[in-house]
Amino acid sequence: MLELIDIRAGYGRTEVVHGVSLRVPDSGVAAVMGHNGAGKTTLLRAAVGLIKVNSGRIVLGGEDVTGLRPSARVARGLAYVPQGQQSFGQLTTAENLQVVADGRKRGKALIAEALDLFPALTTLLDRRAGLLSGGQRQQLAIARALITEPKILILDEPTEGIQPNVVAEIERTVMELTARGDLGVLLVEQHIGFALQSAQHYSVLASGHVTSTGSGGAESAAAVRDAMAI
Ligand SMILES: Nc1ncnc2c1ncn2[C@@H]1O[C@H](COP(=O)(O)OP(=O)(O)OP(=O)(O)O)[C@@H](O)[C@H]1O
Repeated sequence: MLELIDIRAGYGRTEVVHGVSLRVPDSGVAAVMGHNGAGKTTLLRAAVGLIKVNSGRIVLGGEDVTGLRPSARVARGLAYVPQGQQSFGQLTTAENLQVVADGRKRGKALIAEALDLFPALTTLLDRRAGLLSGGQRQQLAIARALITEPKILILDEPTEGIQPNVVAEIERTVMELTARGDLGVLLVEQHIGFALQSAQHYSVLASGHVTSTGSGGAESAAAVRDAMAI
């Protein structure tokens, strides 16, 4: 389980996350929704260790990791796919996967498993990542994260700016991943339908505060829309 406990974080003197707590289970999805600028990405960056928290604690698998560097958190099972589908644009799809698999005992098998989840990538192995579509790059970014064998996968708006048919593919994959029962996902998502369909629990973030929480499922859509004042 990943626990964020009363996290305060921001940039310089500007605090943008004001005491946020949430839990990501060992199996299943916790979704965070909220408007642009609500502080969602800042919260994720604090969880991963890319920015320091002003106060609060981050507990991963029962261990306090608040003071650990990002690499130490990754070694303990945290994987982060930032917004914008980052990969090495000059490297091919295959090389992007290989770079993460290098040095891992199960490297080959992990690449094969990732490609099973995203069969579309198998036809793109020789293509430079910089030439992939947004959706393909997103799939590659998630595949790369999975090769690190995470216990908790953090996805920042995986469907942003992606064609609807690829959104469906990414939704399917997230559901498939969590159905395995050994992965927790922290999903930041503006797409309320997808977030609630895959999540067991949701939080709405507004101006750096959690303003609404509840269980997932389509029946929560009205409450989420109210909390987001859509
Ligand atoms: N590197 C930075 N330096 C200073 N302020 C920042 C930085 N990154 C984000 N902010 C500010 O922090 C606030 C929260 O931004 P954040 O990216 O966490 O929101 P978000 O909910 O993820 O929004 P989006 O959906 O647009 O990514 C915003 O006011 C933003 O301008």
